[in-house]
Amino acid sequence: MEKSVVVKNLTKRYKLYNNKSEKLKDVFFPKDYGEPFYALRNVSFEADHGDVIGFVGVNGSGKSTLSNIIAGIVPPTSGEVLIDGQASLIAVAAGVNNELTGRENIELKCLMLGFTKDQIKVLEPKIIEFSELGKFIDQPVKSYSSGMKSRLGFGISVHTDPDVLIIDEALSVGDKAFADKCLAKMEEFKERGKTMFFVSHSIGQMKQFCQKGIWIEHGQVKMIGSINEVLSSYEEFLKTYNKMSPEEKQAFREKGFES
Ligand SMILES: Nc1ncnc2c1ncn2[C@@H]1O[C@H](COP(=O)(O)OP(=O)(O)OP(=O)(O)O)[C@@H](O)[C@H]1O
Repeated sequence: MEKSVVVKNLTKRYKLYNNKSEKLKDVFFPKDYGEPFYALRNVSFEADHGDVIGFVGVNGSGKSTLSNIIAGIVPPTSGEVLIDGQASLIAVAAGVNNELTGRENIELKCLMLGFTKDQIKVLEPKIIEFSELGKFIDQPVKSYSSGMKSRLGFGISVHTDPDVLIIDEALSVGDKAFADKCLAKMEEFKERGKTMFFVSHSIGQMKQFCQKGIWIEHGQVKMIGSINEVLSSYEEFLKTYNKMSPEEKQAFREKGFES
C-alpha cells in the first residue's frame, strides 16, 4: 500500500435511549426507538508513512471514536479504514482486559498479535520493566489505577512494534517521569518512520510532537494542515469557546444530534 493509513467516508452513528426498555424495543422496532447521534460523519483523510498527526477538538468532538475505529476496536457504521500493517491503540480505557492480570494481558495481547511463545518469553520482561508495575503485574487489572492501566497499555503497545501507533490521552494520566519516558519512546518511533496519531488536550505536547493536525468538530473534519496552522486556528476558536457559559458549551457539543 502506498499510503500508511486511508480513512474513507467514516461515519459512526450511535443511538441514545431514555431507558433500558427502549433499548430492548429498538432490537425489534429499530425505526421507532432510540435517538440517532452522529459521533463521526463522513471523515476522510490519508496519512503517509512516518506522518505524526495530532487530533484536536473539544470534549465529545469524536477524537476517541476515530482513534478506536482506526485501531479496529470499534466498527464504523459506514465507510472504511485501510492500514498498511498493524495498528495499535494506547488509551486509558482500551486494549486491556480488566478481569485478567497484567501479565496475562501481556501474554494474551502478544498471542493475538501472532507472537510465538518463545518471542513472548523475551518480550514479557521488557514490557514489565517498562511498565514499572512491580508486583502488581500479577494482580487483576481491575485493581489498577488509570495511570497503571496506561503504563501497561503503553508497555505492551510500544514493545510489540506496531506499524501505526495511536496514543489517545494516555500520557495525561501518568506522572511526569512516566510521561517523559513515553515521549522518549514516541520520539524513537518517530525516528524509525512509524505513523502515529496523537490525541491530547496539551497544545504544548502537540506542537512538540506532531507535524500535521486534524481538527475534529461535531464528528467532522473542520481542518487538516500543518500542526502549526491547525493549532493556531483551533486556539483562536478556543478563545470564543472558553468564554461560553456551561449551557452554551453543552449546546455546542450536542450539535451531533442534528441528523
Ligand atoms: N458507546 C457510545 N454510545 C453512545 N454515544 C457514544 C458512545 N461512545 C461515544 N459516544 C458519543 O460520541 C461523541 C464523541 O465521543 P468521543 O469520545 O469520540 O469524543 P472525544 O473527542 O474523544 O472527547 P474527549 O476529548 O472528551 O475525550 C460523544 O458525544 C460521546 O458521548
